[in-house]
Amino acid sequence: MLAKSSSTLLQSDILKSIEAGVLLWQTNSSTIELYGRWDRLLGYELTTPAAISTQDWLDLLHPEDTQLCISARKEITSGFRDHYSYEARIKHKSGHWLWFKEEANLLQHEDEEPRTVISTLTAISEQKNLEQHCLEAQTQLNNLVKTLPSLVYSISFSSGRMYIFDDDENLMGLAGAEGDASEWWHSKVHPDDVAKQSALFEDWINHGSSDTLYRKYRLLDAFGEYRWIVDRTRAVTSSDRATDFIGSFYPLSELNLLQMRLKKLAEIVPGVIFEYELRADGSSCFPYTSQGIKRIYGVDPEDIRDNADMVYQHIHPDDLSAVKESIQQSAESMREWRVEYRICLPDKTIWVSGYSVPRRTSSGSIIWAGMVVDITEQRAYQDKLKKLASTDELTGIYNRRFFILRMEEFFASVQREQQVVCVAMFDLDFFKKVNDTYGHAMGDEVLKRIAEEVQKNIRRTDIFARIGGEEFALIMPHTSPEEAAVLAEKLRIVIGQLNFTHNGENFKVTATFGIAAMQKGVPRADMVLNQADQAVYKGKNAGRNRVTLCSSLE
Ligand SMILES: Nc1nc2c(ncn2[C@@H]2O[C@H](COP(=O)(O)OP(=O)(O)OP(=O)(O)O)[C@@H](O)[C@H]2O)c(=O)[nH]1
Repeated sequence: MLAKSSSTLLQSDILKSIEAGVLLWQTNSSTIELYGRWDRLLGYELTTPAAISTQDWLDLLHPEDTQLCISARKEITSGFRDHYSYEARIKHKSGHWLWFKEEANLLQHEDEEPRTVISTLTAISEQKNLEQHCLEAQTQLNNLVKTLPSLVYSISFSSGRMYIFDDDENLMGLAGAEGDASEWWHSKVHPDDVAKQSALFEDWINHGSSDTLYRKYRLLDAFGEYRWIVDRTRAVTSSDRATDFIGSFYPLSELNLLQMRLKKLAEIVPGVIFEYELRADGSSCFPYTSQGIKRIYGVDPEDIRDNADMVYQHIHPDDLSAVKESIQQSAESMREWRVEYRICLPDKTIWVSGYSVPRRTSSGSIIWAGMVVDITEQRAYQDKLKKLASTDELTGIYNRRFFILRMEEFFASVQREQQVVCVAMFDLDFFKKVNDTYGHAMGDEVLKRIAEEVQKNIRRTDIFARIGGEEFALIMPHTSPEEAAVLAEKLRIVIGQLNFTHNGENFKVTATFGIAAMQKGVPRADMVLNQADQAVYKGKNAGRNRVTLCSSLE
C-alpha cells in the first residue's frame, strides 16, 4: 500500500525532525506524499518520504470521519478556500483508532496547476480523551445535582458572579440563574436575617474559610414564601487562595423546624431534658441532654454521651443508692421513673426532681426520656413549711400536732417489733402564779428557757414537744419505764435548779412528771398519752414537783 517517494532527501530529513506527520498532495493527483513522523504515529517502520493513494488514505480513516476529510479537501480543490482543518480518527497499525488533527494549507497559487497542498497531522488522542472525561464528569455532576434535594450554586470569588444549577424539581421551586451573587442573595434573604448572615459570611472569609460555612436563615422561594433553609458553603481553593464558592440551599423540613423549636425550648426549660440509656450489658449513657445539663450536673453533654459515670459521681452519696434503685425498679416494671435527690456541685448542693418514662429498644436497651429540674428553692420552702407545721412557735420545739403524729408512728412500730417506747409528760407547777406575779411575757420566757434546757438534756432520738400551754411531752424510743423515770427525774432537777429573774427578783419553777409506756397490746396511741396525763394528775395531787409512773407501770 505504501510506496517510496521521489522527493529530496534534505526535505525528508527536516520533516523527520518534527513530531508530526506531514502530507503533501497535488490536487490533480491521486497520490499523497507522506513525510515526517506519520509512520511512527501510526506504528509503521517505513522510511520517509513515502507515497500513498488518496483512497488508501481514506481507507485508513474511521468510516464516520472519511466524509469530513473529503469535504475539507473539496474546499480547496473547488477553490473556495486555501486552508482547512479537521479532527478525525485514523487506524493505528495495531488496529486501534487514534485521534489526529489535520491542518492543511495551499502552497501554490490557485492559478498554477496542479496546486500543491501541505498539511500536518498531529496526534490529539490524549487531549480528546481528556475532553471526553471532562464531558462525562460534567454530565455526571449535572445528573448528581439533579438528584439532590438542594439547590446548588457556585460563586466566582473574583467576579462575584453566581451560577445556580438549574433543577426544576428543587424543593424551593427556584429556577437556575446566573447573575450578581450579592444582588441575588439580598433579593431573596429575609430582611431580618440579612445583617446577621452577612456578618457570619464575613467572619468566615476573614478566618480563612477553610471549613464549611453552615447557616440557617429564611429565603424567599419561587412561591413568594420565606422558607427556613440551611445554606452550606465551601470555598474552592487553588494555591491556597479561594477561587470560587460552591454551596447549596436546603429547605428545612417540618421535622427540622420542629427540632429547631424543641432545641430552643429545651434551652429555656429550668432544668435538663435528657435521654438516658441503660444498655443490655448494664452500662449506661446519655445519648441526648439539653444544654441545661451544665447547670444541673456541671458537665457537658459530650462528657456523658457514651458513659453516664460523671453524672453518678455528682449525686449526693446519701442519695446514690436510692437513685440507682429507683432506676432499677423503673426498668423492671417499665413504669415512670420519679425521684428527688441531691446533686453535689463544687460550690453548693442542690435538690433536683427527676421524671422520665422508659421504653425498650430493639437492641435490648432501655431508654428513659424525661427531665430533671432544680427544686432547691421549692424544697427549702417546703422544709420551712414542714417545720412551721411541726414546730411550736414560742419555744421552737415540736408542737402537739407533730407529737401526736409521731406517737402514731411509734405506736405502729411497737405493734410490729419487740420494743418499748416510753412517753413522759410534764406540767409546770403553779404556773398561773408565775404569770400573775411576773407577767405573761415573763411566763413566756420561762417556757422558752425550760424547753431549751430539756432539749439539751435528752437524746437526739427523743421527740420533745410542747403539747399544751405549760404542758410538755417526750417520746423516748427503746427506753424502759425505769430508764424513763431516771431521765424524768434528771429533767425535774434541771428544771427546778433554773434561776429566773424579774425586776431584780429571783424565782424558780418546778414541774410534775408522769410516765407511761407504749407496749404491745395497748389498743390506741392516745391512751398512752392519757395514762401519762393521769400520772401527772396523780403527782399534782401528791404534792407536785415529782415523777410518777402511770398505774399500769406501778
Ligand atoms: N405565759 C404563758 N402562760 C401560759 C401559756 N399557756 C398557758 N399559760 C398559763 O399557764 C397557766 C396554767 O394554769 P393552771 O392550769 O391553773 O395550772 P397551774 O397554775 O400551773 O397549776 P398546776 O398545774 O395545778 O400546778 C395559766 O395561767 C395559763 O394562762 C403561754 O403560752 N404563755
